[in-house]
Amino acid sequence: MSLQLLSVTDFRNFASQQFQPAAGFNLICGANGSGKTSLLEAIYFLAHGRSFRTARLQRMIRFDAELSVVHAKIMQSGQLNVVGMQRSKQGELTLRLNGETAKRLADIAHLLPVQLITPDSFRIFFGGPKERRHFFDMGLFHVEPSFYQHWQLFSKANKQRNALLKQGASAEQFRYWDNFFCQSAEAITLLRESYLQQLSDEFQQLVASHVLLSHVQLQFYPGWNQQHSLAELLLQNRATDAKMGFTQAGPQKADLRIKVEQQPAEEVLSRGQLKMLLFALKIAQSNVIGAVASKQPILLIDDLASELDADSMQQVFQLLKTINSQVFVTAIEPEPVLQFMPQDSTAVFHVEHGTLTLRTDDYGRT
Ligand SMILES: Nc1ncnc2c1ncn2[C@@H]1O[C@H](COP(=O)(O)OP(=O)(O)OP(=O)(O)O)[C@@H](O)[C@H]1O
Repeated sequence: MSLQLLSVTDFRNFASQQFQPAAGFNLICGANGSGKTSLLEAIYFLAHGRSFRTARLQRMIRFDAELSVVHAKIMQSGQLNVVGMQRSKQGELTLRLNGETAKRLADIAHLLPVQLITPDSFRIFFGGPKERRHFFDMGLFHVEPSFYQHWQLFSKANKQRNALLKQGASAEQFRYWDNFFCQSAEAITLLRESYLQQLSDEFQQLVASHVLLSHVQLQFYPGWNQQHSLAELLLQNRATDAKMGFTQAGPQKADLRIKVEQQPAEEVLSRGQLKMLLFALKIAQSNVIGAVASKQPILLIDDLASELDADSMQQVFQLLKTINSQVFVTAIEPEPVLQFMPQDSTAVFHVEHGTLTLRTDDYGRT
């Protein structure tokens, strides 16, 4: 799966830009503030209808412009799809899919799996369980079509139950929503268990020959102690849940514990080693999505070189070369990164003040 053409209008410092990325590796170079991250942000926006940098989408709209538009031609399983996403200053979001208005973000997200690695991605180690749930649920969303519906049902039940906890309700009302909550929670947990087993197997295989990463274990915590049934726990915890105003047990509390010799990885590994681990996790996830859902996610990697020495960078590219993904990498200068990139499948672009040009003096396009 790859973006064949990307067009960006009034997005951050890009006025109007079209470019044809290579199907393999794309190195986007330029000085600070030139627009490298904005280009990755535009691809991410197209895939998710939101930004990874801000919750206020109007920030993406170019100063003095009324709306931002991102368009792309996507080749997936031999079929060409044209997708578009537009955001106005008034907050209106318009989605287009093959010439028609699309209603749900999920319709476009399904077409365009994107995995992002930025300096902020370290939150997967240092942030709370929510960061890790986002990570594995993204994979699940792509490999298990029913996950999205179960998740929507569960979210409704969780919201209703939390409202009952705050306002007080009859045992009958609790019984109804607890039952709903438990059914969708069990379905989500089964899907997560099965997906995380696949992810863990793929990860172990990927890092089997790596001296350090081969000692990393991924342990799934479903969100409650499974020695008890969830229904029992909801009943037992009702008074304390009511005091806190939310439900303490359930898949909304699930986590992926990342350990090295039974210790939390973030307390044992160096920043560079954690970055290697981050790449291995994302690549393992790409491989599972590619194998199960027959669509290889696009990888967006902002500032790849930061925190990695030459040896680690080489190891990262060894991993990246094993997958069949379209990859976008940003760097200030091309040289430190380009030497590790595959010569026959890399295109180098230069950004300056929101204008992108293909550099023909570096590796050309194949
Ligand atoms: N809404 C906007 N309209 C116009 N320009 C903007 C807008 N938002 C941000 N900018 C500018 O766009 C430029 C691009 O920023 P971006 O973060 O993409 O740069 P970068 O090349 O990734 O830089 P760095 O190497 O420092 O991370 C910056 O100069 C920023 O000030």
